[in-house]
Amino acid sequence: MSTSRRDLRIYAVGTKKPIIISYTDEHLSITSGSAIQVPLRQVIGAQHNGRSLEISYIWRKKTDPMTLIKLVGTVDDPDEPVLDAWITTLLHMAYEGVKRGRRLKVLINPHSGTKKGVSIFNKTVEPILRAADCSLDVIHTERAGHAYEIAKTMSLDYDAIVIISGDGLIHEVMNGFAHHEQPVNAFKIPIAPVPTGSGNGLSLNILGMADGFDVCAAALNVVKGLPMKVDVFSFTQNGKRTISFMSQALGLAADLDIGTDNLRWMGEARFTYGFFRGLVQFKSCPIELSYKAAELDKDKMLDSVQNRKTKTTSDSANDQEGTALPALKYSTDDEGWSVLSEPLLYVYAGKGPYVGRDLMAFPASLPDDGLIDIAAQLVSSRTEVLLNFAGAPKGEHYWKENLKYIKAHAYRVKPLAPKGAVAVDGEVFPLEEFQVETHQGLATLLSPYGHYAAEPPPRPKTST
Ligand SMILES: Nc1ncnc2c1ncn2[C@@H]1O[C@H](COP(=O)(O)OP(=O)(O)OP(=O)(O)O)[C@@H](O)[C@H]1O
Repeated sequence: MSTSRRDLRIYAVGTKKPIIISYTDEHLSITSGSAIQVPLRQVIGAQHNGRSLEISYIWRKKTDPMTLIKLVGTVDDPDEPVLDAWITTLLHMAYEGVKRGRRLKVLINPHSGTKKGVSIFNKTVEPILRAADCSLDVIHTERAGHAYEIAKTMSLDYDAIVIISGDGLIHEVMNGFAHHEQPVNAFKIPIAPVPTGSGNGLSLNILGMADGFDVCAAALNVVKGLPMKVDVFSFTQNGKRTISFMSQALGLAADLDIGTDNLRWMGEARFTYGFFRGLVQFKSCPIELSYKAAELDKDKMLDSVQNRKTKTTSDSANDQEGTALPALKYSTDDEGWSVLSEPLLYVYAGKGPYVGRDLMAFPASLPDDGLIDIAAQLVSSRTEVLLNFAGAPKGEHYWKENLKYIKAHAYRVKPLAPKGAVAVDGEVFPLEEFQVETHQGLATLLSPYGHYAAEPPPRPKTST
């Protein structure tokens, strides 16, 4: 397509060489000697003051992290109506299908990860949100539980809630929404994580391995991401219902989280420490696991993941009706439960492929299939478990015979020994009888893709 009517010539301060700027339906082109093409999705702002033009965009040089660029220059032969129209059309195209200037609630946890959340927000995230004309209502969380209280009582007229923290704060926000006076409407507010925690599983699931720890990519998602419905779980223990959005871990898998809380300064390494500590102890996981099966065939499950990637929304993800939190469906002793009888080393159940960079725990997970993925490691040797974890960052252990992988509507755990713990989204609960069931499409995330970004592991040529 012709771009001539859209060409502008500007001069950066102190230079005589012109920069030619133009755009097509897909790119903003900037030419000054060499040329770069910025995808319009990465263009977030443009303004002029009659003579000077400023364009803000997110740019990545080769494999570097993304960064905010502000291109500023004096326009050659300025004509105000032409400049107005040029900017209006550029922004219209750059924000196609997305509201410009989102109204955002921003929660910053100064305590998460390596405690850099506040400076990352000030230096990197806020300039991007401001350049995109977002209006911000920023709160620094003051204690554990603060985000829960905020989410429980917040007004619902925000376009998104931005979480500058790790997965723990997202767990709090989801539980706050569950106790909001309008829980279903609260869950319609999209959640957008900015990864400043240790594991940052949700950010990895939304943005993928390459961008999951990139705070600029996350800020761009805040500005341009589209709402994606996602299932959440009710974890019910002793009559108390807790919302879980990511995982429930028992046995060796729980060791990753439990007792490593005081090691947040280590960043992600605390999970590796937790894993090796668990491997040294090598305790079995004495539980009875029963489940309402939906799918047991690993090949079929990964076919569904590939099919889902061709769509930006699910056929089955229905918008929640009503205002009350969905009732529990499986609270009575109904039929159709299967029991896993083999001895187990760990059980990890959840939603979203990654729980951290070291572990793609649920390669077959879909955001909105209304099911929970259960990975149950049968008791085997230390060496086999160690080998399984060697391929875990890419989810290769999925294909191991000694890993049972079940898609279920619900599951139950009965402990067979008095001691132990279960980690729910990383928070510690006692190992007492519990049940988990799914609520299809109850919560909302912002996503660049409309599906999880992870690439599931291909079936190995030789079976293991
Ligand atoms: N001001 C604060 N002081 C102490 N703790 C806080 C404060 N604000 C929030 N918290 C608590 O910090 C905990 C850790 O936060 P979060 O889980 O987001 O980070 P993380 O554990 O480093 O990352 P991840 O969960 O991704 O591994 C949360 O459980 C939250 O309750």
